[in-house]
Amino acid sequence: MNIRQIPRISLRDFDTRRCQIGKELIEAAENVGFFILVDQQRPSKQEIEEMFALSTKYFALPDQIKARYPFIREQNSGWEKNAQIRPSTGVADPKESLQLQYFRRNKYWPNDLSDIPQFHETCLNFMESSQDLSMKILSIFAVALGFPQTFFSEAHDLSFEDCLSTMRLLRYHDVTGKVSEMPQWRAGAHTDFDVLTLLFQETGGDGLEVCPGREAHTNFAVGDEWTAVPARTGEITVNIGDMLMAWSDDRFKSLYHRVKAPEPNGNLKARNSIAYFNQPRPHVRIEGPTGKCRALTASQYISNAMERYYRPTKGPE
Ligand SMILES: O=C(O)CCC(=O)C(=O)O
Ligand SMILES: [Fe+2]
Repeated sequence: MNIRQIPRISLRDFDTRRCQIGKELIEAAENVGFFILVDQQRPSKQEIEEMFALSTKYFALPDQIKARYPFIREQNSGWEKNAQIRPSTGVADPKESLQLQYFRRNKYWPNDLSDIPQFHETCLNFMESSQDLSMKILSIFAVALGFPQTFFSEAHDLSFEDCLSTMRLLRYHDVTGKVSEMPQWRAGAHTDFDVLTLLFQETGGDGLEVCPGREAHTNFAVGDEWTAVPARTGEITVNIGDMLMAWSDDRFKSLYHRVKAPEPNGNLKARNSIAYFNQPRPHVRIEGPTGKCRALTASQYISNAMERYYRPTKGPE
């Protein structure tokens, strides 16, 4: 078992401690690719708890209601159940998820849920808080890469009608009495194809594992040793995505990660998580300072990734 630790970074007094926090973030991005943030102002623990409570209510709705906004691959938006087949496993993750893009908030969000009238406002506020935190982190990474401090916040400006940043609510099924029939992974191993992911987990929902040691922007994990990332409500697990790995010419690492199914004597109840995927505006060129990785626009990058991640392909021998 790889003993590489996932760094924990406190964001307390961000403005006055910016320099120290920046060092810790850059070291974590370069050497690990995953880190856990604590003591952030936004989204607060209370906001996170409220968002999880709302997500639980949403997934408790009958499937026919959720199916009014089905997942559309070309838009990377909507609700799916048992439909995301990971290339690494070739089987669908036993879960359901809802993807919400900020700019489609009045076009393709379930805003008509009479049992949860606060749905729209709570999701919107949560996305704005997640955006605020993401831009703080990305402003530090921009300077480290030799770009202006506002480089990534301009590329991910939510006020434009085409910014592709997406929130994903996830619910992995309750497996009580069914562990032996279920796949080994709640989410098969994958890297995220975005720039930066904020992942919110809930205490009791362990299972997330990462595979440190990925040294180049390639298709499959180099090593096969996995480190558990504990689930704690209020903390934020952050990972570098493939686009930032390319944008940094492989300096910042986008790691393979997966969610393990519970052991028969573990917590068999449903597991909730929430991801905020930072994805730039479509025309933005992903091109690193040294030109090591082939330049692509965000829209080309995402459509290639959607092809790869939403149909099974053959993994490494
Ligand atoms: O549910 C989790 O903890 C991880 C989800 C994830 O990695 C993803 O949706 O990309
Ligand atoms: Fe992921």
